[in-house]
Amino acid sequence: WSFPRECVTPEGLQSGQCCPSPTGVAGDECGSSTGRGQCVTIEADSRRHGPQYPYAGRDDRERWPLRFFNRTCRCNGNFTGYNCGRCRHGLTGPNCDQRISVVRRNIMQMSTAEKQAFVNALDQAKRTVHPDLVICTRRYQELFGPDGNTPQFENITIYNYFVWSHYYSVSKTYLGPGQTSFGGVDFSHEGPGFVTWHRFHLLQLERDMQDMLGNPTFALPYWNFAIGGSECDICTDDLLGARSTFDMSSISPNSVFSQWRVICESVDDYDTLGTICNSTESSPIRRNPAGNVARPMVQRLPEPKDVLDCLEINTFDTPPYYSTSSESFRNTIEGYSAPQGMYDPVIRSLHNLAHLFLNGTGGQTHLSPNDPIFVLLHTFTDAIFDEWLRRHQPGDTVYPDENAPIGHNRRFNMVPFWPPVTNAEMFVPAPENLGYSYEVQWPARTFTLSEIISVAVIAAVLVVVVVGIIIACAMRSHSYNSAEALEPLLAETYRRYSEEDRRLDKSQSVV
Ligand SMILES: O=C(O)c1cc2cc(O)c(O)cc2[nH]1
Repeated sequence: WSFPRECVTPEGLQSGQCCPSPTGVAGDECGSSTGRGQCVTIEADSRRHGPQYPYAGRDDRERWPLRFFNRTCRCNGNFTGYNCGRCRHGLTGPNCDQRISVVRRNIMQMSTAEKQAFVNALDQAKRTVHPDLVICTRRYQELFGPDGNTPQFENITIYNYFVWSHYYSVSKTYLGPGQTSFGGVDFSHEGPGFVTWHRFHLLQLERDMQDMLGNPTFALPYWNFAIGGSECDICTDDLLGARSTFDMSSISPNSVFSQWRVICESVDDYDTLGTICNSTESSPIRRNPAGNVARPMVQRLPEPKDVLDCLEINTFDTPPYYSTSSESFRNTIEGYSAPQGMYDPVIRSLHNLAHLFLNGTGGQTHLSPNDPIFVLLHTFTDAIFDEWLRRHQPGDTVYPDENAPIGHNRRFNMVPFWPPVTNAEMFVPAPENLGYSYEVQWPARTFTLSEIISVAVIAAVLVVVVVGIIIACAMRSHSYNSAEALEPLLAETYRRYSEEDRRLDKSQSVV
């Protein structure tokens, strides 16, 4: 877990309060003297969660973040941050009242200079210590260190914090020495919180990078991974790194990302010793797009039509709000269902398929953000989520209040973010509420050959029917007109014959 540096002193931790001042002035906690915010009691979700996690009190992440702190800053109006010292996303200026535009664009459509600037910014984030947050490297039980008075915290860089927070949210529950850690828990996947958790995760990286660059309009780009085929189009040296010619699973030495080293690799140690990933870097990134020969199904990227199909699913999520949900938009975009919504345990689609396609660091949940493709893969996933919100305009009640897996209920504070933020706060259209938008062209529906043939046959039948009706009408109208034209003649003939008949009748009666 990660908290502001100011709060992790022995006294701060013992008080349970983390309400720093943005000015550093004593008595100005949360900037209360200037109306920025105030220190309040934290509300944590206590509604029932799903049956997947059968324990209570065994995991520091339950009822986040109450194991560590019970008071935090609540910011007013346009202010935000752990001490209310920042502006909400999309706003800037001393009073946070100037609108700015944060537009996330397709990385393939950026200029050479823009691509280079983005790669440089990521590399800077990998090397820049996070200005505010520190990570804890021990569970709460061992938090105060061997002497009982040395909180076990470390500095971490901005990008590694992004990796670490994902690892912490997916890590297993440690049950004690000699016991197998419990893996049926995931605070950011396999539940409705998948879309909201990853949305905040990106937003935090984007804000940290904006601050690092001194540019409040900096926007993370996206990778449209729904292009089908088996080619990773962003795996080039001007973008996320080409394949090395020396090793199929490595990044080319011409890319700066070949120099990156991953964190959180010692997952067996964490699970058996009850330790937590720290900021120590180890191996290079591994990546072998489309190279998983054992699983041909993950050798191709999702198709454009898969995005269209999943956007048409009406229901946000369906019981049991898990990776087994059917006809659920969330489970479909996450990739445990067919793109049309049907749950099938062997299928991997959309987001999951894009991860598995990378076949390496980016395909393993505890490590995946170490590969910077993660950022671009998730901005596109978030763009689809935002488009679904725009098209379906779901009400407040659509996101489940209870019975979702632990961490995924509507009012749960997402683990391990600080200050606390609920899933509900991220379940809103981004442009109006979160200060960013996507520049994206959604694919238009195209038809398969069999659909084209069916439509052509139906159209031909319709044409024949319509032409037949027209001909029949024309013939009927023609014969009707002919009869009308003959009518005066017929009438005259009838009149003459009738008079003749009457005369004959008369003469016969005289005889
Ligand atoms: O096996 C999957 O479906 C799978 C792998 C993987 C990796 C990752 O980082 C994710 O965030 C999800 C995911 N799903």
